[in-house]
Amino acid sequence: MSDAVFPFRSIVVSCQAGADNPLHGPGPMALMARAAAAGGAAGIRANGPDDVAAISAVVDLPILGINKTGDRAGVYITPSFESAAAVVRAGATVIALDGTPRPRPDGASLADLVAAIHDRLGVPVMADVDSLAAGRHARAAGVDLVGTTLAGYTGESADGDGPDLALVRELAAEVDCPIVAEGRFWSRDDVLAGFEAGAHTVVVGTAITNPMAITRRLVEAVR
Ligand SMILES: CC(=O)N[C@H](C=O)[C@@H](O)[C@H](O)[C@H](O)COP(=O)(O)O
Repeated sequence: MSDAVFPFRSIVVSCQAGADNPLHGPGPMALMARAAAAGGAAGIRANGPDDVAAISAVVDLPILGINKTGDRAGVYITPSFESAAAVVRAGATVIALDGTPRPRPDGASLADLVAAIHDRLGVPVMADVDSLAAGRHARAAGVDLVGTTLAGYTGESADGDGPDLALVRELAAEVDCPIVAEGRFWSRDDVLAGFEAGAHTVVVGTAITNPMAITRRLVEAVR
């Protein structure tokens, strides 16, 4: 299932804008996705049924759907079967979800959630993880892809300005499925380093689709 999701050494573009962002909403995200597709992206990562529906209507690429809900202190990336089903109904062809061993709000195990998504929705699953231990746990629970999305965003891992290449390297060496490098990839050198570290696919979000954050980063650099 996993090898067919994204081609080897491909770039997926994450098109997401929160409520604080002037680009928030399905219209702007669909335009971002079209621009990414025209630039050669192999897939689009998108959040929530509205954005996923708008993007799947205009872009003919695999859509890595997530559904962020709930408290950012805990599991919030596609925390339940229903949250996954909603984005699949909207057009997602792959689901990404929190693949850490942290408790899900409904108490379901990761293995049961992954099995339900496979059996009832018929799409592959990517685990967003923060550590090698979480990657191993997620793969044992049946996920098809493991990504470094949550590295730097939980108590398990240190925050930083750049990607967690060490985690990409560890996962690529130890976990027997395609590894998706995601989180704080800003430049061509970062992307090349991600593939060098063993990534199958690199997901780039903010550096492509969030001009507010890009501007803020540059403004803060010259303060
Ligand atoms: C931690 C978390 O919730 N990450 C989210 C997951 O979908 C997004 O906010 C990120 O933009 C995405 O992972 C891409 O990463 P970056 O924007 O750094 O290229």
